[in-house]
Amino acid sequence: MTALEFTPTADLVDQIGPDVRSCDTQFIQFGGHREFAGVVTTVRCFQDNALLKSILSEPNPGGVLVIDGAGSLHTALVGDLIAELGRGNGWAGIVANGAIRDAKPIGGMAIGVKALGTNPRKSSKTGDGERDVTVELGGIAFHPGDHLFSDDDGIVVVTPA
Ligand SMILES: O=C([O-])CC(=O)C(=O)O
Repeated sequence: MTALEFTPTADLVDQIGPDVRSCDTQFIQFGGHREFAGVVTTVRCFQDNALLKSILSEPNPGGVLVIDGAGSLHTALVGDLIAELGRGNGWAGIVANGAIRDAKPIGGMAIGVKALGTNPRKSSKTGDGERDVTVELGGIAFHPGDHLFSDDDGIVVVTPA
């Protein structure tokens, strides 16, 4: 898969108009890449990160993993090892509706990482969760295969024609 070309989210809003899918959640930028775009893979998990780790272990050049962690800030879903695993497998970004840890090294990595916050507490590793499901965050749906654009202004999602 060739990487999706980044377009600023404000430009997408101007092009698409009032029906644009712009995420209201105020994610924090943690990754070294503050601008990224890619094809969405989804996972839903709660305070458990074995499933998302296995997904980021798969090569997926230009992919973006959207993690619905139900907004929990109790445990970190992603740390520097998992973020580096994703970067090494070509993923363009990770968006976590939950917490991360190892924020400092992640800030130096060539990957986009957005999350709600941080907690050094580890997640469990049972593998519980679901992948390739539609997740709803910040008032919009994220479907597997959608195109996601992320920058300092927000996140815009487009379903390709
Ligand atoms: O293993 C974990 O739970 C997360 C972590 O610390 C890492 O990715 O470095």
